[in-house]
Amino acid sequence: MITLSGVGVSRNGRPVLSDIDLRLAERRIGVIGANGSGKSTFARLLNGLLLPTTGTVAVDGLDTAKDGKAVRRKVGFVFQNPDSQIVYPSVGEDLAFGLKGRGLSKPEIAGRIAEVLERQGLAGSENQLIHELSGGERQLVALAGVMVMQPDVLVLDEPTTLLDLSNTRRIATAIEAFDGQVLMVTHDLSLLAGFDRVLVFEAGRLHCDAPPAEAIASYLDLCR
Ligand SMILES: Nc1ncnc2c1ncn2[C@@H]1O[C@H](COP(=O)(O)OP(=O)(O)OP(=O)(O)O)[C@@H](O)[C@H]1O
Repeated sequence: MITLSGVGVSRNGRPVLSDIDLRLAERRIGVIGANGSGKSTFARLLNGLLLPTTGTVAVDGLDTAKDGKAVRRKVGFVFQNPDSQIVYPSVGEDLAFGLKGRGLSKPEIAGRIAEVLERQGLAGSENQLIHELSGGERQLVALAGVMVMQPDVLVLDEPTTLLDLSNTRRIATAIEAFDGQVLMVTHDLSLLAGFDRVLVFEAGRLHCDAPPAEAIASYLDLCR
């Protein structure tokens, strides 16, 4: 359960998110809204990448401002641009990076990596060099790098923006297969089919909080 209480965020003295009070417990939650409406700011609050200017954000009772490390163990974050989070030259090295700090043995690390890669249609690609992968494959590796850490919650900020239809489908399938909670910022409304709840942001405020069909209708109304 993620709880936001009286949350506001100011940047350079200007409010970019205001008056957010939410309890987020559903398995699949979408976040939509116009450019600059505050979606990425909201997403970054959820794992403590960004701290609120006012109010509190808590994940299973852990305050992101006080227990940032514990929160980031629970909440994995996937950036829009995979190059923001891939650090090592090969797929296997990159996926092993976070696991090495968890005290796992080498065989355990190799096992977990193989399992995640297989699930994402990248079986056996441990030695593949990242710079030889397509943008879509890099995005899948970035997602695998977060999933291999087995977070309880996956926050994704426009994970398919750079991708063609086929890679978008691969990402959507990988996300569907994830057991935990998913919060996804997206401009691709088709990805929200089957979601439990969708939040619509408008000018830094929560404009609508409803099931997908109602939320999308309210967003389309805003765009008229
Ligand atoms: N680092 C920053 N410093 C100052 N202002 C920022 C910063 N990051 C975001 N903002 C401002 O906060 C507002 C909300 O930005 P945010 O990135 O959350 O919007 P968004 O809904 O994710 O937009 P998009 O759909 O274009 O990604 C914008 O007006 C933006 O200019």
